[in-house]
Parts: sequence; C-alpha cells; structure tokens
Amino acid sequence: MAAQTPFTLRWGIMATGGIADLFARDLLKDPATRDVSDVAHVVQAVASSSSLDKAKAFADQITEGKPHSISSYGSYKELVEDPKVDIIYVATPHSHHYECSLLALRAGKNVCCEKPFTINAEQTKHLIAVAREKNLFLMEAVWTRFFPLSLAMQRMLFEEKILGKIHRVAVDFGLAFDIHNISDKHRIVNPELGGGALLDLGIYCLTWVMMTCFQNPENEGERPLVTGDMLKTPLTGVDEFTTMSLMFPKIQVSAVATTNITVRSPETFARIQGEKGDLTVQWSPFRPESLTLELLGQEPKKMPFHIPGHGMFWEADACARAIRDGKKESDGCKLSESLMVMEIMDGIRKENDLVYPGTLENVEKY
Ligand SMILES: NC(=O)C1=CN([C@@H]2O[C@H](COP(=O)(O)OP(=O)(O)OC[C@H]3O[C@@H](n4cnc5c(N)ncnc54)[C@H](OP(=O)(O)O)[C@@H]3O)[C@@H](O)[C@H]2O)C=CC1
Ligand SMILES: O=C1OC[C@@H](O)[C@H](O)[C@H]1O
Repeated sequence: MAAQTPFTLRWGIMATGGIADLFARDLLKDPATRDVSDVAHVVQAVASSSSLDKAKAFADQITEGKPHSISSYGSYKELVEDPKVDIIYVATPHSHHYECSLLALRAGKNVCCEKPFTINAEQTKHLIAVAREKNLFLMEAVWTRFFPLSLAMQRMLFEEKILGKIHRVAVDFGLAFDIHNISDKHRIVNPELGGGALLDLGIYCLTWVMMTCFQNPENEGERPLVTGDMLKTPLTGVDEFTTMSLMFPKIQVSAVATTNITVRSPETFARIQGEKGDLTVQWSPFRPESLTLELLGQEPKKMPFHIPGHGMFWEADACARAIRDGKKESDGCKLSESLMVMEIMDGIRKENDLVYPGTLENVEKY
C-alpha cells in the first residue's frame, strides 16, 4: 500500500533567541526519527524584531550552513503577513507573548505561543476570544505535556491505576541562575520582561500538578483550592522562591509545588504517592527522561524514555494534527487549562503583591 502524504505545516518563527533555535531545529528533524509519518513541518520564515541580518543569521544557524529557502524578515509584522506561513511560533520573552500573539492572530495566523501564555489571565482570555472570533488555532507551547513519558505516566496512573488511590503529589523546579551575578536585565529577574520563578519555572510545577491531579478523570474538572507564598529578591522585586499548595477536595489529593531561581532541584523532582507506592520522575521538569515506580514490597523499577532530539517536535506535531483536523485547540494542551493555570498564578501573585510594571498587565479593549 502506498504511504500517505503527510500533512505539512509551514511555520513562521517569531524571535531568534535560545528557545526559537531549539524549536526550529526540532522542526527540521525528519519525523521518521520519532516514528511519525502523518504530519511534517517546514520552517517557512523567521523574523527578528532587531534586524534583518539577525533573522538571516538565525536561518543559517538552524540549517547549519546548508542551502535553504527560509524567508527572513527584520520585523514581526512582515512575518505575520507572509501568505506562505500557516502558524506562528511566538518565542519572545514573557512580556511580549500577548502583543506578539495578538499581532499574529489579527493577521489571520494560527499561533503556538511559548509559556507562560501571557502575563495574566485577562490577557489569555483576550487571546482566546480573538482566536475564536477569527476561527484560528491557538495553543500555549507547554511542550512537556506532549512527551511520551507524560502520556505513559497518565496511562499508568489513571488507566492502569498502578498506584491505586493517589494521595499526594510534590513537585519542585528550581534552577541556579546565580542571580547575584547576572545582569538585572536578564529575563529571569527583570520585571520588565515578566521575570521571576513563578511565571518561568513554576508553570512547569503547575503543569505536573495539572497532569497528575486536575486531569485525574475522577476529579471531574474540579478546580483546586490554591494558596501560595513568595519570597522576592531584593535585587529586582520579582519572586525568587514561590511555594504553592493545591488541594483537590473531590479526589482528596494534596499537592505542593515549589519553585525558585537560585538552587537547582534534585534529580527526582516529582513524587506521586498512592496507596500502592510511589511514582517519581527524574530530571528535567521540562524535558523528562525517566520515571521510577516504587511499588510497596517491590524493587524500584526505572523506566527510561528516549528523546530523539530536543523533544519540541511532539508539541509541533500536535499543532499540525489539530490544524489538519480543523480543530481550533489541541486536546493535549487545552485553552481552558492554560487559562486556569494563568488564573492560579494571578491569584498567587495577588496574595503576594507581585504586579508587573508599566503596561505589562494591560489588556487591549475586546
Ligand atoms: N519551552 C522551553 O523549554 C523554554 C521556553 N522558554 C520561553 O521562551 C521565551 C523566550 O525565552 P528565550 O528564548 O530563553 O529568551 P532569549 O532572551 O534567548 O530570546 C528572546 C528573543 O525574543 C526577542 N525579543 C523581542 N523583544 C525583546 C525584548 N524586549 N527583549 C529581549 N528579547 C526580545 C529577541 O529576538 P529578536 O531580537 O530576534 O526579535 C530575543 O532573541 C520565554 O518566554 C520563555 O518562557 C525559554 C526557554 C525554554
Ligand atoms: O521553559 C524553560 O525551561 C528551561 C529553563 O532553562 C528556562 O528558563 C525556562 O524558560
């Protein structure tokens, strides 16, 4: 039987920083290397807000000097106006996600925007409203949700019920940014770029809590009761340490999530404890490679999950499948969940008086 022609999605990469590079390189990987044949990707165009030369250099860099036909633009506006681009990957700092996603949606482009979706929940709501009004696909790029490990873990917990009743979840994600020696302009500490632990790293902790608690079918979509505490860095006033408590009354599960930008989390960053034992997940919280089952009375069993590349292609494949099928959001990263996570983070920031400066929290009129 003849092989089916894959559905090919043509990407426009908005920004030329660290994650844009990793994402674009993953798009260029042959899908066969991850056993995918129904969808494929093309890096159609790239844009830099700073200069055309930067965009051109980025295109050469991701193709490693090989001949290519990627269009380069010296502005984001030109990128979203390219008729050959189907979807924009927004890879700017947090502070710019909202305006960049709006720019793309208003130009009629589908959007996959880096995490955190926006600075606050009102901005996320607005993006969702614009996407719906324009009948476009929109997704927050929470790539971790699409990893084989994440999907296997959910099958084990919810279909095989390998731990029996789940009682408790603990997740920690910290990175040692050496904040006393980096520039206060670095995006991780700079309030003007939406810096701080919660929005950058805490969102992954919340992702693990959503995947292990909120998405438990027995939870039936009930929202957790949330409280949180922050310790802010005297350097710039953003949160250096944030601790969150998330209680799920319907399933009687308690979750604790901790995040910080000063010390690296230990190798085992997540522990799910149930009546039959524990399931732990090993580094990293954003790109998980192995989990361990520690069932009562049995030897621990470590299960590695191979990642044939950086692992960002799985979320790209999900975008392609959704768009191919005429869907306006991905089942793997629902807009309602992205909005809930933004609302949780808003609530914790409010409890701790963390407000971003200038116009960062503004929402354009609907
Ligand atoms: N999924 C993941 O694992 C990761 C996700 N991220 C997310 O991706 C986003 C970008 O992070 P990262 O790539 O590390 O950041 P970088 O600082 O490396 O790159 C950001 C890029 O955004 C563009 N940009 C536009 N406006 C500004 C501005 N005012 N200040 C600085 N840069 C600007 C620049 O490109 P240009 O000048 O060409 O327009 C710049 O290169 C963040 O929101 C972060 O949360 C980050 C790392 C990992
Ligand atoms: O998403 C992310 O994951 C990896 C971290 O290095 C980075 O700061 C963060 O944005």
